[in-house]
Amino acid sequence: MLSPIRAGQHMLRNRVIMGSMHTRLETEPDGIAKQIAFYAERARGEAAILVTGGFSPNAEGIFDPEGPRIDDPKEAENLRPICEAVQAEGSLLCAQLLHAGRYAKIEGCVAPSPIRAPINRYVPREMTDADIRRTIEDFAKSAANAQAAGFDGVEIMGSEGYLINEFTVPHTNKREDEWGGSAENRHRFPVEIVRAVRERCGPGFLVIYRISAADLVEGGAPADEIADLARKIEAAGADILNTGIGWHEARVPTIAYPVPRGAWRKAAANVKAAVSIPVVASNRINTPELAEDILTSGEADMISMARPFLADPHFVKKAREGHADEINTCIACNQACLDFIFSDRPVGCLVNPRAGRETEFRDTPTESPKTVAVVGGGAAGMATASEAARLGHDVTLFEAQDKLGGQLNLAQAAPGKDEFNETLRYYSGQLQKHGVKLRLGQRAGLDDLNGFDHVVISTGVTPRIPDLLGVDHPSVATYAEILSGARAAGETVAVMGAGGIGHDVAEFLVTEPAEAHNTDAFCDTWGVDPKFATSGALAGDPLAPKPSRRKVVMLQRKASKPGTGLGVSTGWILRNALRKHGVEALGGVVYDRIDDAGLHIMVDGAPKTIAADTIVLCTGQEPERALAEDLTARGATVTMIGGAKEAAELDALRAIDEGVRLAQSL
Ligand SMILES: Cc1cc2nc3c(=O)[nH]c(=O)nc-3n(C[C@H](O)[C@H](O)[C@H](O)COP(=O)(O)OP(=O)(O)OC[C@H]3O[C@@H](n4cnc5c(N)ncnc54)[C@H](O)[C@@H]3O)c2cc1C
Ligand SMILES: Cc1cc2nc3c(=O)[nH]c(=O)nc-3n(C[C@H](O)[C@H](O)[C@H](O)COP(=O)(O)O)c2cc1C
Ligand code: SF4
Repeated sequence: MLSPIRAGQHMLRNRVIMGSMHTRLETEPDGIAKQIAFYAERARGEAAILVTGGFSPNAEGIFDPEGPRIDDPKEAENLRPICEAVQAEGSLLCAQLLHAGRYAKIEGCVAPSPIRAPINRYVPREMTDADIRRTIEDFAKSAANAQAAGFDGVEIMGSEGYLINEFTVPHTNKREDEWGGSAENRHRFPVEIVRAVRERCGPGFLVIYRISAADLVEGGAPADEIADLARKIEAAGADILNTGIGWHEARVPTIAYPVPRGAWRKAAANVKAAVSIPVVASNRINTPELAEDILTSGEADMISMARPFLADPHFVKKAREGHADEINTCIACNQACLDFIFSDRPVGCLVNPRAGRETEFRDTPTESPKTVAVVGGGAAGMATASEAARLGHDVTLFEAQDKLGGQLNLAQAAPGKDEFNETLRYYSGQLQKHGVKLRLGQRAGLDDLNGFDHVVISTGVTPRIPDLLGVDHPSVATYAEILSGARAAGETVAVMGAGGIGHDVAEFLVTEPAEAHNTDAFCDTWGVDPKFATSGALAGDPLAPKPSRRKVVMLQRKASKPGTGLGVSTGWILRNALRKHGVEALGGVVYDRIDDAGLHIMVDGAPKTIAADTIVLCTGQEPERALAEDLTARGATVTMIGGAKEAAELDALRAIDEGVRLAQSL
């Protein structure tokens, strides 16, 4: 990973690319300053090449009405300070050219054929021959604009179901002219783009092409066509072939935590076998060990990591300096990166609140060191204590349990969410590194907190027990009891509550533990060909039913469809996974009582009994504030964060963000 590699006329300092991510920072006040801070921090972290988020090469190709473009030389010139900041830190910066095609959320979007994307309400207009030739020219002009503004190269986005990818496969290309039909014709558009960019920008300008290594849609390309396209792209003048996985409309998860690490490495290997220019493996590669393993196995020449550079901009530098254990690992939750982008907010990161907000945080040590007590070693407390100690405060962290993590220890039991163990590893290391005095197994009382300049209450939450007749029946367990293994569930389970925790518990109950880590099991579950050879790399229906370990019914009082409040980029995966495993989800439920016969409810005015042998309470959480109230009664000033401050809408994203920001303000 750390060895140099030649790409075109460039000798790269290592084999790591920061993958393209649309940050939305360009829509923020002081957008350029924020982008400079964002990219320069990642260049200091020593990735060889940083790729920007996608810029459209023309007006029809913008992803949404606010989407960035680079077809105007003046707009491109505004980006010069970003190039200079990155280059000053020793990395190369490439602008991604992305034409959104039929995914563009705009009236007047275009595509090879007028077929609406299932994820877009706009029907695309079929491109004329003149449109196609002009668009090729638009790519070349935009690349030239990027070159003139100081970029080291471009990445031409040919995957994920955007315009170029729409041309390459019969799924979306029904044309009968020279741009459709045979593979030769379907490949003409990308090949002409690469040729035009190379001709316009000359040999020294890096040209990366992002090829779709597995479309994951019916009518997608088989491996031999992908290899054929790869060879043509190489011949047309590309220096590097990056890989992209799965169209946005695919019903197979491609990057979220249910996808095993390194799941797509063999798709990259198929491309590598076809060409001699460097090939990049991408998606769900989040540790140096895995990156090394892919490189040494010969499956790829380089590694792209996108979200791992949000989680830790200094990923490569830490690995180079022998501190890989200090890397803050991306846990593939998508909560603050993709989900923020989808809700029109600038990109962020759950495990690293600074990501995309670099200008809001400081690294300078405090000028007035304080003694700080942090009570509770969950996500909020760990984040506060480590950041406060890093800034020079004298910090003591009390945790009642004999281990750190609080609710994260429960979250990590959910399938795929054991990635949270990386967060626990990271924070445990930071607490030690910055000299936090750790009081594990010590429930802090009033007397323990005398003499501190500042007391932070991060005592978190406990499961809420609903006021329901029979709630003390032996069949009833809390989510904490089930996930911690303190109680085992029976064969038939009713899950009360269909929020995030209810869904996690239901999946925990129906899924074989191996599924989250085994690529073959993952491929089997989601209908993917493990050799990535078939058309679209599909071997079956991604939504086909799967055997379940148990019969599970999930219930909620709200009349809405269960699961609608889950994250945009992960909720559909969880809902489909449960459906595949036969989990029944009921909304609009009125709970009546629990007894030996099971859980008695009313649905649509009719009584119903669920004969469950286990009833799991996922009915919310209560803030743990007893200590805070005692301290306040004594006249002490306390600051509450995380679940202790507010149990509603609690997640680790808020807990960590509040913790780090509080520490910065001490
Ligand atoms: C199954 C499950 C899945 C989840 N999935 C996600 C997810 O995907 N994404 C996400 O963002 N969030 C998720 N969460 C929520 C997330 O884990 C919590 O929101 C977050 O960890 C709360 O952190 P906290 O520090 O505020 O509280 P807690 O985690 O509750 O920590 C509080 C700590 O304080 C300690 N404590 C209490 N009183 C004292 C005292 N007097 N002295 C010393 N110690 C004390 C407790 O022992 C505990 O360790 C999930 C939660 C669960 C249960
Ligand atoms: C917030 C966000 C924005 C993204 N924007 C782009 C983009 O503009 N162009 C692109 O090719 N890929 C984009 N991607 C996909 C990434 O390049 C990458 O393929 C994906 O995150 C999986 O790789 P990772 O596991 O290393 O993060 C984006 C990903 C995220 C999380
Ligand atoms: S928000 Fe989650 S998925 Fe996104 S970069 Fe951070 S840890 Fe990774």
